[in-house]
Amino acid sequence: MNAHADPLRFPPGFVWGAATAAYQVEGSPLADGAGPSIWHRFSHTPGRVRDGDTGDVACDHYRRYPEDIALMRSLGLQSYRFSIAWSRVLPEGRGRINQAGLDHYARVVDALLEAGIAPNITLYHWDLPAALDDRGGWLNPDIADWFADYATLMFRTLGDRVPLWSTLNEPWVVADGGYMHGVLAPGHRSAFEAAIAAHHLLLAHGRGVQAFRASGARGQIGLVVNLEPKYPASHSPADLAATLRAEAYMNRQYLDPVLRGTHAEELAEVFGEAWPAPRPAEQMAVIREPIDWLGVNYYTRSVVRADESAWPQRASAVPQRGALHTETAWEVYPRGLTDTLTWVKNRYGNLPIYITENGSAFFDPPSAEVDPLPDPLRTQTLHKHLAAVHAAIGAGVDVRGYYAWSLLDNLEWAHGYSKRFGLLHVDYATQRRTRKASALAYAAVIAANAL
Ligand SMILES: OC[C@H]1NNC[C@@H](O)[C@@H]1O
Ligand SMILES: [Ca+2]
Repeated sequence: MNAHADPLRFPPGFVWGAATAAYQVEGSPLADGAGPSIWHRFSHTPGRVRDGDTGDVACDHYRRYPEDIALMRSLGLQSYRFSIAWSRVLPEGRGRINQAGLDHYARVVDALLEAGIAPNITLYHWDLPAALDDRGGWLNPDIADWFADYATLMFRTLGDRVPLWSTLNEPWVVADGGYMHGVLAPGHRSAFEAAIAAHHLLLAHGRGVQAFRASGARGQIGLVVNLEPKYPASHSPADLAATLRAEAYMNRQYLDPVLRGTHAEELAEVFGEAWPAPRPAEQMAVIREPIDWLGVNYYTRSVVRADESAWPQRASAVPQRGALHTETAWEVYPRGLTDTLTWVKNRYGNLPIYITENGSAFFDPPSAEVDPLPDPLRTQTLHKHLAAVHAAIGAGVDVRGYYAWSLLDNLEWAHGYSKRFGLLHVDYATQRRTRKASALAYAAVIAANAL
């Protein structure tokens, strides 16, 4: 930032981290007794993932995590958010325990603690055990029990020394991508299934929180949601109504039940006949089990207009030509992060928030010829979003920390390896890691706890 401006200081103890997810970085999907996940199946299904890419190797993080932890330490990272691959520890998702899987994650946690880096574990980041999908997966009401049993196993194994946990990563994406539009595993296209999956995701979340409380595990548990603020394209009644539907569908569908015990009324409009009768009160009570913190993943905003052809919410985004966009075609709009954080505080109260993901994909070459690798657009985008977090804190939002997405370039789901979000460049041909300029810029912010 401008060296002459007063530095933007972050609160003492603000947690600076970076994030990944198992299927996107680990590789070795079936090693040491692990069972296949739905993403192993999906990525090996022709046509589902760009360029035929799979997570078979990815960043080889399953084996290279010691080197990656050393790199985290060199950047001064204070926390590392990563996910457990459920089917490594329970190959069939339930029943038989794979000790080698548990041992792997215990080694990762202990290596992080040894390096002075606080683990922040996501229990579910989309890689459902394939054996559970065979039993209906998120469509089977038993999944709340299966998830609670898996969560209990992890709390018993690591609950004595992991300070931060979350149940689910982005339940909206799981239901919308996996069941509504079918672009993510398990690739279904049904509004009826999406509504069922959404409810079971919420139930599993609540049962996971209850399991955490019952396990006596230390630390704090939360839920991680993606939030994308919706701005009306005009003040016409049609655009305003469409904006409310879009906001209800993406931003309130999970937070309202978890934090208020109610469902956004626009959802009946969005799902139509697929929206089931009101849920049993005892299930809504489970969903509302209090959480200790909220994880917010922020990437972009959307400007919304009514669009009768856009299914299911009958609203579509108006392209913001002239604005900087990332490789994933997301408008760079830092102000939306400030607006989102103040929206959460105003609507749900001032519960502790971690920005559990924020980052940007811009083009980087397949191999890095220099160290650090210049990435000016990612660096400026990082700075702008950190300033946006600072503004939210200044407005009274209780933001406790920030995790850059991502530590490493990795498998961007159906985009394959074509989108690079990493602070660290990965040359997939050699597995060489190279710091990008944004990594050094981030390290400087961490060292100063200021922008
Ligand atoms: O699209 C970037 C990220 N968004 N949140 C979930 C992560 O798994 C994605 O890679
Ligand atoms: Ca493929």
